[in-house]
Amino acid sequence: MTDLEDYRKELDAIDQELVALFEKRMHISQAIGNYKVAHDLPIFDEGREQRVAEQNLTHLKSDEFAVQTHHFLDTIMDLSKEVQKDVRAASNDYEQIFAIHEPKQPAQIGYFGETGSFCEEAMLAYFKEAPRDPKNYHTFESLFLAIQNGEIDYGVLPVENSSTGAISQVLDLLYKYGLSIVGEQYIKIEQHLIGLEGTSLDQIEEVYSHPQGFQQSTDYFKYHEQWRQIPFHSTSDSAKMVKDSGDAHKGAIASRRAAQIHGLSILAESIQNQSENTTRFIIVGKDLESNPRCNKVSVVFSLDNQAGTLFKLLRHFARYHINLIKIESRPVEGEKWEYLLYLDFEGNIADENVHEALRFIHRSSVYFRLLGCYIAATENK
Ligand SMILES: O=C(O)C(=O)C[C@]1(C(=O)O)C=C[C@@H](O)C=C1
Repeated sequence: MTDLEDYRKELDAIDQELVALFEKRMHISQAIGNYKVAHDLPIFDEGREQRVAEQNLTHLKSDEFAVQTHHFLDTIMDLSKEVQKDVRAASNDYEQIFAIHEPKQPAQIGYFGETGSFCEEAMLAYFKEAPRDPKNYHTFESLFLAIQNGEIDYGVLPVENSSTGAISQVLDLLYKYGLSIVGEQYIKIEQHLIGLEGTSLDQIEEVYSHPQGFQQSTDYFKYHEQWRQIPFHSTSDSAKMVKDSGDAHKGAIASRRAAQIHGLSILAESIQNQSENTTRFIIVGKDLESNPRCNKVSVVFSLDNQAGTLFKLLRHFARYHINLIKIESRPVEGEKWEYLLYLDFEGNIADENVHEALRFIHRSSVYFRLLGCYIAATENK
């Protein structure tokens, strides 16, 4: 027998013991996983992992393989966490995530803002037939509450603007109320400074608008810093308020349509920073709706607060050839430095690769929810 064969025999015997011990360790780790799910504890315990490494390094006869031993223990604990994630995933009813509902017809629609709002425009553009007696709401949250209570079936809200980015309150409310995205619509946004008929710019002392109206028009306001900027419910509510006040010192940032509807004049035209200023609106409903024509998926999830977790997860989008459209992060309420990740990507939940990727995200996340699978809007729709 050669020396090599002797060595290999020795290794075989050691591996046999290692595998038996590894299997035993994984069973215990699985039991810990069940305990953690039952007691709502996080899988990753940094302090415990440090102690495991420290105490085991003291068992070494010399420092020669200290680095490798550390790596070995880390790898074992990574595998142990994988098993615990499977335990956690199995505890959630995975199939429930994909429960699809039929669209509601005829539906009661609601939108954010006063009549003349951009949301009303988005609603009229999205629904093929103009909805009958739509209801309007003056805060994002009151619209979410109305959907939750069944007062309306669908609500139209802004979620992202091309110059100011995500409208984070809407993302937070999607998580808070557990509602679903059933569709989306782009609307080109032109903001105007409007006031009472016959008013001139030098009479203006204060301007009302939704915070988005101000944020999208910061360049214009650089030259009018003496004007008080007063945040109000929506751009269209601001227009109505200016009209109702009858006060020539008040102006509003709103659309041309809002000016016409509320009988106001345009004092300064197209004051938004970006000429191509566009907002993406979402149609929110109570349940998940999807059909084979849907080609965009939105999810929200949170990860264990551990180095490399996000990378390990996003890597799978490349592996499954899924085109990521957008990623947005928001702090978790009440949890310091913990984040929820909102992800949009191309595909349909019935596609094999999307299904696999979602299964993986679900398994790797502490919290996971499929927000919607819907038809991606085109900007010139
Ligand atoms: O002790 C725990 O809490 C475990 O879940 C076990 C274990 C391990 O494999 O040793 C796994 C994950 C934790 O991050 C810490 C340690």
